[in-house]
Amino acid sequence: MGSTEQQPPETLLSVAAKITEYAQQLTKELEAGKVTPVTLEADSPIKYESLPGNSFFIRQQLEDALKDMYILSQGPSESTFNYCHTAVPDIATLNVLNQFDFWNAVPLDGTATHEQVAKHTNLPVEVVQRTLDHAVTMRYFARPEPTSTSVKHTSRSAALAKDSGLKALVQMVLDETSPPMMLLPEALRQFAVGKTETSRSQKETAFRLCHSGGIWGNYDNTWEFIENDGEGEKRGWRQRNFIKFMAYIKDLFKTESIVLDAIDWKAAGEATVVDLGGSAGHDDISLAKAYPNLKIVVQDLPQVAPVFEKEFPADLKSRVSFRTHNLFDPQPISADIYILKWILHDWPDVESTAILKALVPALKPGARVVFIDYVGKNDPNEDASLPHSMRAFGTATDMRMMALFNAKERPISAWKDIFKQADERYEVSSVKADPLTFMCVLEATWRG
Ligand SMILES: C[S@@+](CC[C@H](N)C(=O)[O-])C[C@H]1O[C@@H](n2cnc3c(N)ncnc32)[C@H](O)[C@@H]1O
Repeated sequence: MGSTEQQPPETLLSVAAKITEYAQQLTKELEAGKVTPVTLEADSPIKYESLPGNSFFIRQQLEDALKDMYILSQGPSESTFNYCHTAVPDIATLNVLNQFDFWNAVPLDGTATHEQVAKHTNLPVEVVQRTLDHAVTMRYFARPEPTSTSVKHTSRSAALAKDSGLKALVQMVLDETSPPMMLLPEALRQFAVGKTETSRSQKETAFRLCHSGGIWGNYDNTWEFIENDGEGEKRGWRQRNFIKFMAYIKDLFKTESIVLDAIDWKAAGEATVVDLGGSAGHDDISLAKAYPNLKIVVQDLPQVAPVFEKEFPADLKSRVSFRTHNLFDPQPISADIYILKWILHDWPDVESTAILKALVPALKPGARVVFIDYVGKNDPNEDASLPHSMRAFGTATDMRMMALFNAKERPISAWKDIFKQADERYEVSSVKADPLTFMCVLEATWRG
């Protein structure tokens, strides 16, 4: 139970005091952990190498206070006006900088003129200048002097020049998922108004409205789009980017240990493992290295195959192979363990259960499904005690799932139900969840 004591309303000075307090606490934690500080300059580290002790939580509290300060300093109306005015131009500008690789048009330790950036990006000088004019307001690049017609890097733009994974993330989130999200109100007008139930149909998503012909092509869902967009050699370029994005996310959320600790892999012995929708096998590198007895087959869509063949470590290929397989087709490999990591949260219940049902023909008694996914929504009591900025990780993903797939982020209990709905012979033998990482690991054993 929270305190019933009435808190006085926040003011500019009360929030400023919180900001100072959190900034001091964060500095102390980072210093104690000997973490190199970041700056706004190009030679800054591109991120905090670690967030020791309580620093992650303090950082999120600081973010909440900064957002309150934005509202209090501008007022309720103008903070909304200013947000609406800049939010979409900010997104469009970052997307342009990223798509046309402004990042590598400017040397990390020098400057580049508008003409030099235009040459690198293959865009007209006027477009370059106008894009950079807005970019510097977001602290992507800076002018050496206020009237310069050249730019230098800031820490933010330099991070994108140095880290191709971050670049892949911007591509995926802004270029692939944002356009459908802008059509969410239209999708709700067409498919939700006046209904008591939310549509779960793939034919009634904002994504479908955005991709039902015209320049965005005709695709049922994001996977079809990223797999097939592009002509000739360019085809699959979005999937190739997505593979980089997923590998980056793995490092960002440090999920390697989640996979390695998911079950007792050593006790599994000489097991055959299938990593369903495993992308180009980034999770399987550490798994195969740590457990030399495992034989792993990575399954994913066709455009992923050449990336696996080119990039997967050659010395592990005798034990880790790739096989093109559609999640909805009957599973051809009778394995001991199936990994399903970050797959089902992209799909509504009908498709999620269909994916689990498609495994059934291959399942032998005792076979296990190791399910690792995102718990976008915790128990409401648990969620209420978290900073808004932490809850927003889950709620933002949830809104994205609504727009793209008519899917939704689920609490742990719903994941158990999905297995039950798919087939009563799946016995959920263990569930581990961590509300701070938003990840859950569930093990289901086939009792067929
Ligand atoms: C969110 S990613 C997860 C990748 C990986 N399991 C991980 O945790 O990093 C979802 C993956 O499912 C794959 N996928 C989507 N639809 C599929 C389908 N119908 N059949 C096979 N794979 C599919 C995508 O290509 C993508 O690699």
